[in-house]
Amino acid sequence: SCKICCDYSGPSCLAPTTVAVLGSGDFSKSITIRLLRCGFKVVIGSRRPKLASHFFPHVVDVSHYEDAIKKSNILFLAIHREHYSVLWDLKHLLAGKVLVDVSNNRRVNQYPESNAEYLASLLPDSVVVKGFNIISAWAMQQIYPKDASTQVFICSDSIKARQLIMELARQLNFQPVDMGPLSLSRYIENIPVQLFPGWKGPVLAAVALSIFFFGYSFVRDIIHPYVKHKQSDFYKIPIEIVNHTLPTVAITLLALVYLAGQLAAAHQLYYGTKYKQFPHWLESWLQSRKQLGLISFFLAAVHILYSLSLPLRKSERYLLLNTAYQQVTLVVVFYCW
Ligand SMILES: NC(=O)C1=CN([C@@H]2O[C@H](COP(=O)(O)OP(=O)(O)OC[C@H]3O[C@@H](n4cnc5c(N)ncnc54)[C@H](OP(=O)(O)O)[C@@H]3O)[C@@H](O)[C@H]2O)C=CC1
Ligand SMILES: [Cu+2]
Repeated sequence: SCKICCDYSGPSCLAPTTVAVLGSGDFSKSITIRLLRCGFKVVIGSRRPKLASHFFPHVVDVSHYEDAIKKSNILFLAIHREHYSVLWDLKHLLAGKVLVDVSNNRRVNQYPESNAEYLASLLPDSVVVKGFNIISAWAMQQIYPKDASTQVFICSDSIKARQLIMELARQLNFQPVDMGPLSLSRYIENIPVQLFPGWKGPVLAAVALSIFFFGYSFVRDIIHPYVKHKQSDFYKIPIEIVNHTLPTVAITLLALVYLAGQLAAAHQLYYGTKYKQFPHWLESWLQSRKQLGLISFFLAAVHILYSLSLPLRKSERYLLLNTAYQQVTLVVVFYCW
């Protein structure tokens, strides 16, 4: 049972509860709409309740922070970390309440400690729960959100509060994911700021392979004929050498995609079990197969474009004509003999 909101247990436990939201910005508006739709009563806390009340439906009670805090035991903090200090003055009112920290940062590891842990240190008598930060204000307003945007990661040092907020999330049609203690909030806060997670390794691999194969073609097709026959083929660099490099890198990356699976199979055969963990490097290699495959596909596509545009080049047309001409003369010479 959850003693925090009411005295009985069961799925309808939270139903008639009042939830307070501190702050009146975008996130506040969105979660208010979601809460109202799911049958909750909402109180908003604002520095200027008169002004803010225009932006909320009439059924919403918009008041000062102090009043909003008094009316509910579950509080969403829809304010930025930089302004958490305003809560310091309300410390006595917030004692024993469940505070849901939904904040995000602009960069990965922007502050030494996570926002939620900072909040917990600021208000040691309150129960801090991290969650809902990866849901955008826009997604919050959708009645039937797409699957990917329904997961909410929740963590807190209080198991009771964690379960309470997970139940609340379920009633708001989200899928709560229990992440354990508050120390994991750092990980949860980093999720929305990570642009293209998992691309660093594959991109580095592609760049390294490109440099290697470009260098190889350069030495083989440009430097070598120049040194040996004093033949200057430098015009080949922008198109032909690049067009040798592209497919070679593409097919090597594709090979890397399959090689990881083979190594994993060999590992399992060697140890005779699939329950032994792969070494760390193999684990991350296996996880980056999708990215490696996509880069490979991209390079192969560029290679096709290059190859198609190759005949447009003057030098290429000259070579083609020359070969045709040589074949004709060869044939003539052959028959005349
Ligand atoms: N917008 C989004 O899509 C998402 C936002 N979040 C998080 O939700 C939180 C709120 O974001 P969002 O609603 O977009 O932000 P906004 O800037 O729209 O709103 C912030 C609110 O904070 C309140 N506030 C309290 N103290 C201050 C102060 N000193 N200076 C300025 N404002 C203050 C204000 O409410 P008032 O004037 O009524 O006091 C203001 O409306 C952030 O931590 C953000 O990371 C998380 C996920 C998604
Ligand atoms: Cu090719």
